[in-house]
Amino acid sequence: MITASHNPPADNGVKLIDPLGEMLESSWEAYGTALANAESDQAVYEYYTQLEQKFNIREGVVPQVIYGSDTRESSPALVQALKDALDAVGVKSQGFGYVTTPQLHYIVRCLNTQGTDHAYGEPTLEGYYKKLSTAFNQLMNNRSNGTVTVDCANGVGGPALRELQKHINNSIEVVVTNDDTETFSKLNSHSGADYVKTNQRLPPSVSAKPLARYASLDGDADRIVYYYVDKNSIFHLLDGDKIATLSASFIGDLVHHAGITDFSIGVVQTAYANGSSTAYIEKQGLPTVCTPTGVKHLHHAALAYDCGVYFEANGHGTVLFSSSALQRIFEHAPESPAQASALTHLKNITELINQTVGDALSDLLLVEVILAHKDWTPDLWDACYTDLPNKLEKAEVADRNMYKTTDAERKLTHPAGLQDQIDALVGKYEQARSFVRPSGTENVVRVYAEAATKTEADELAQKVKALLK
Ligand SMILES: CC(=O)N[C@H]1[C@@H](OP(=O)(O)O)O[C@H](CO)[C@@H](O)[C@@H]1O
Ligand SMILES: [Mg+2]
Repeated sequence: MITASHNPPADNGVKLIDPLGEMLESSWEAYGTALANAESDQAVYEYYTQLEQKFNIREGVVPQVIYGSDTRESSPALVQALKDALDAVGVKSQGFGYVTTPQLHYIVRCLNTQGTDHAYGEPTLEGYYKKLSTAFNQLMNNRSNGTVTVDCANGVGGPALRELQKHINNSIEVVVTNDDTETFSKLNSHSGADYVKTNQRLPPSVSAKPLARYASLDGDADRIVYYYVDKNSIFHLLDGDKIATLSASFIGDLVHHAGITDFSIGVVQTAYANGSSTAYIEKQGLPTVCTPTGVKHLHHAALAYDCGVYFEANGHGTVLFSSSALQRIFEHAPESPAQASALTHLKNITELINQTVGDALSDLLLVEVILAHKDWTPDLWDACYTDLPNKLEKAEVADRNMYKTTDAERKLTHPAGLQDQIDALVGKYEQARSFVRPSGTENVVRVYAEAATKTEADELAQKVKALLK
């Protein structure tokens, strides 16, 4: 997948997808890095040949690669370069044009499960829209829930959402905004999930009506956040943590009402999850796990449950059902009409959710279904718990590799002594938490702080940041 997600229009990059449609197995990242950094065509050839030998790649086996891209100006040229490379090494390939990242994950899984007893779906974009919309339409049967306005960050999510719209029934009205993919400079600019989450405010192009629902996708539509303004025009963010808690409690209720017992549901978060969300989940009697930042860690931890719900606070996430859980759900015999109805909903939920990777479009439909079933306006959803005020900062440092963490990145082991200084600062505030970790994607160190009031959270973040100097 040729994309640079939520990053500026001039950037580009690649996301590699594993055969089962999941993220690339981490051990392979090093090979990709080495190939990308090879200094000459000859060096690429030599390293490639070494890898062929290392993995004992048999001659005569024709591998297959599928690819697509987001809407960046540089994407067509990169796609052509990729196509040339695939042709050069004799790989069978197929391009899917402009796609969201999760659509390509979906198609990969479909291709590699075709004809098995866990076939995921039809390996086409049409198959993707059909799978999601069929489940959605059944879940929304006889329900309606007004309007949701979706800011598409002027990325590939816009055309994809317009296509999805054609397949879903009229139970909700989806207003598509920021979907100009022709003006390249508009991508992710003053719009999108990252803008809304980072700035904790509306995109300037949106004038929000009180208590109406709004959502923002990122540039490759694998992230979503919701938000609304209350009666006093105050902005409220409904982030990945809120989506995780909403989904976990809804699925938990369906499992219970369907009469399925001994079914484990767990919620996987990172250190950036708001402390109130973790407390809320634990109060519901559900286990929570904290993993290092990055979806691959969350995805892996979520596999430990019958149903693993994982979201990063910034809106990356999905829900996984283990294959034995799916089997139990689909073989379960309901004992009453009420159980039968909950079971049908649960089956449709497993189809609605893109289980390969976090998918903004699938997550959008999931949230819409849950709010419609609960008959909740966004303020009622928001009222489940109140976020602790927080601040995320980044600091430029000479060498971010000096910063080493432990305890799912919540504590520093190096530079020596720094964690004690952070702890001493945190101790001066109420309900406070703060941690420092090196970014895995940018050449910076991130500082997160949470406290009882916004002023204190901001002040704590500044003081911790000052320690880094
Ligand atoms: C605090 C934060 O939002 N970090 C992001 C960011 O990772 P860093 O390692 O923090 O740069 O990019 C990742 C990839 O998009 C995303 O998974 C993660 O949540
Ligand atoms: Mg993205």
